Amino acid sequence: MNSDFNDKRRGTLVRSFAFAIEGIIHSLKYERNIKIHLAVALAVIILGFLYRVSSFEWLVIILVIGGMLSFELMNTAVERVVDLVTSEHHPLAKQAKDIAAGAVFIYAAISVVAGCIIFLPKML
Ligand SMILES: Nc1ncnc2c1ncn2[C@@H]1O[C@H](COP(=O)(O)OP(=O)(O)OP(=O)(O)O)[C@@H](O)[C@H]1O
Repeated sequence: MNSDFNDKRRGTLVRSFAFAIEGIIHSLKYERNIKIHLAVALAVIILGFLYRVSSFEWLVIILVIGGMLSFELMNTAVERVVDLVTSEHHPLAKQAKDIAAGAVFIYAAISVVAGCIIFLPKML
């Protein structure tokens, strides 16, 4: 009985992961911005190896890349929900999309600053 319950829970957990991966794959297929973020992330990782960044710097790079991709996915989710709710031009729809885009923009700006702090001294 207990193992039945555990199997069920494990099933739903695996399904949740599968749905999450489905969402990531969908965004990768249809969202230009996430492809750009991924390309930049790849370039930063290559630079990290080239400049032999420290463990702490890798930690910052990983957090920044993960955060950036997560923000972009949340932004896409907000866009989808807004488009689902209305196809009409509505000030609240604009606010929701623009605020979500603002969140991405802030994190992107912080990522650039973090990248400069890590890489500029090594490059100059
Ligand atoms: N239903 C709507 N009502 C009012 N404004 C909207 C609506 N849909 C989009 N907008 C606004 O129109 C502009 C362009 O939105 P759009 O949905 O094309 O996304 P975007 O900003 O080009 O982002 P992305 O390139 O990531 O898709 C944004 O300012 C957005 O807030």
